[in-house]
Amino acid sequence: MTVLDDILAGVAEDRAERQARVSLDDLKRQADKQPPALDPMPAFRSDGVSVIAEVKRSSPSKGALADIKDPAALAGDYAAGGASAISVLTEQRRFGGSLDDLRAVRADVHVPVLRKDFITTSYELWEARAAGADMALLIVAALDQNALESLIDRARSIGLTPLVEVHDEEEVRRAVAADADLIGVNARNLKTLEVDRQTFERLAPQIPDSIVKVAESGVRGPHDVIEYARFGANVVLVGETLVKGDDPRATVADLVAAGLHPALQHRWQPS
Ligand SMILES: O=P(O)(O)OC[C@@H](O)[C@@H](O)c1c[nH]c2ccccc12
Repeated sequence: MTVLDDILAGVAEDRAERQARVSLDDLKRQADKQPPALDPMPAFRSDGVSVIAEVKRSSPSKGALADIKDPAALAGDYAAGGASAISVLTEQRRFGGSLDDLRAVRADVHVPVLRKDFITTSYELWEARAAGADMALLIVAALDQNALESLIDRARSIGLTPLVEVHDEEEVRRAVAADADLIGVNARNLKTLEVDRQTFERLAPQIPDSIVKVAESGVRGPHDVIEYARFGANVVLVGETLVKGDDPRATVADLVAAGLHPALQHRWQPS
């Protein structure tokens, strides 16, 4: 059993509990009351490297990362530093997150918000939209091809932008076949939890030019943003470095500035 299998088993139990409390119809009613979802793609396609800054309390590989008392205030600092979107971990058991964190962040920031979880059902997409999310993560390794394709369609039909996560060649092929237009390459293999920053460099050339590329995990500072950008990243997704630093706003600003570095000026942008 891989770490991913183990996480998915816990996520399914927690979901069953919520499903017993909140019906799909209730979620749909809540989602209907939300303002329309924000579209992150224009910012992701603009010049420079966009930063998705993550609210992350703990992780299976590192344990507790930060005691985040006020996730909305942290997200506000990220946005003030120039983050194009905020990722909120909502998985409870391993990452210490919740939909309450997402709702709190949504209420306070005006940039797109990503629900970062191990989504395998349309119920969870409705939950995301009902909580005010604009984007949802879909992890290829957690889904068979039919489920991946139908969740991408469902996400779009309810206004969510799906970020499709891959970590090897076969998953890139599946994401492209499923018509993803926003692909995240996770440097951390969710089956082993090992980080390999070269994963992005290896996989990026296999992703068609029209697709927006997100480099996920392992960004320690501006240097890594420049490295990822050189290999074609349009967006970086950063968690640990931001929650552990003491000035999240300045740290985000430094990463955003690195993404506008003159050496990256002639980089191709997806159309
Ligand atoms: O903390 P890091 O190394 O900056 O990584 C952030 C993000 O990429 C990571 O949290 C992540 C990427 N994909 C995921 C899927 C599920 C949970 C977490 C993740």
